[in-house]
Amino acid sequence: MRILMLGAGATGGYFGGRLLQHGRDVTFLVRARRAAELARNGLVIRSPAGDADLPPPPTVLAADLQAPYDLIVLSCKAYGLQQAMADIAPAVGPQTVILPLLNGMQQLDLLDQRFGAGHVLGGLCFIAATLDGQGVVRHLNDAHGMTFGERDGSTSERMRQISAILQGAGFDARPSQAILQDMWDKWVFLASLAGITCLLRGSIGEIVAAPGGRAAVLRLLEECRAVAAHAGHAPGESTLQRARGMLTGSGSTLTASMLRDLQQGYPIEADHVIGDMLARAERQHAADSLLSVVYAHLKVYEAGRLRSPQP
Ligand SMILES: NC(=O)C1=CN([C@@H]2O[C@H](COP(=O)(O)OP(=O)(O)OC[C@H]3O[C@@H](n4cnc5c(N)ncnc54)[C@H](OP(=O)(O)O)[C@@H]3O)[C@@H](O)[C@H]2O)C=CC1
Ligand SMILES: CC(C)(CO)C(=O)C(=O)O
Repeated sequence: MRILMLGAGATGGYFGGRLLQHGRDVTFLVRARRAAELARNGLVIRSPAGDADLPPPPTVLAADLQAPYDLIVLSCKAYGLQQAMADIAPAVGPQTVILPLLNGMQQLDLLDQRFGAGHVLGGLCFIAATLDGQGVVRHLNDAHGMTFGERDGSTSERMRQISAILQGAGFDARPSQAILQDMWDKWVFLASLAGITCLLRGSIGEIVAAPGGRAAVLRLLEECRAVAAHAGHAPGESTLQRARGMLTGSGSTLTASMLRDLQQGYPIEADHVIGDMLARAERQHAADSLLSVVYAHLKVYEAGRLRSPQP
């Protein structure tokens, strides 16, 4: 199965690297700067699950894409999705399956509009990773899960084939028959985590140790839960319990990738992860929401970025 990994950043570099390490046929669709870096240094992963120093991996630039691939995994940020869709278009043939790993939900609508729903699986990943200034993929915790599935819950022949390729490649690959619910569950958790850690600029442990911190994160979780419930995807009680536990763990060093991006002055997925959740809450007439404060905070950050030099 020919796999095209769009992006060789934190998640794409990690999962694509593990797939390559386990003999899968992976090509990275990258831009010129990252292509040169990979050609020079190879693909380097530093991880508690085992370091990898891979030789220069196969890469392709968008302008050189010709033949279709069987599976295209999208690991760009949401603000890069329009460009990514334009770039992968020559690689999408009649049988091509697209697996987005982005946080949030809107990517599914955009991909459906562009390529047709029949091409698009649901997907998500659980990992804490970052790409450092030297182009090294740094895996920061011990989670490295990827969940994927047909959105109608079926176990299609293509799902069987994709599962066989993704499993046994050095990370936890989990086929799901409830991928939309899984994506909503993750979005509810992530929007709460990213929202509170960016707003209060600390880890979960630091936030719950501060006066009002615990109540604030639980309030945000409740706002996100209500949005999911209204969309017909209320998290189950055990999922909520787990989320509450992770979001209120005393001493927890947990943060979101959005906070890491914000602290480095990078662009963030404010509209996709928080703005979209808030828009849905407002359509339900939710008033005085903490989500609106989080969103305003992130938009102030984005406006400030535009005024000062970009990293
Ligand atoms: N990092 C994490 O811990 C986690 C991230 N996520 C989610 O996964 C998604 C990806 O995040 P992450 O991996 O951190 O992002 P990164 O910014 O680390 O990586 C994205 C990569 O995609 C590349 N890219 C984007 N568009 C294109 C394009 N058109 N052509 C070629 N390359 C492209 C970028 O390259 P360039 O440098 O050239 O722009 C960049 O290297 C996000 O939605 C994020 O929320 C989910 C779970 C955890
Ligand atoms: C939920 C979490 C923390 C881990 O995958 C994440 O998605 C992120 O940091 O963006």
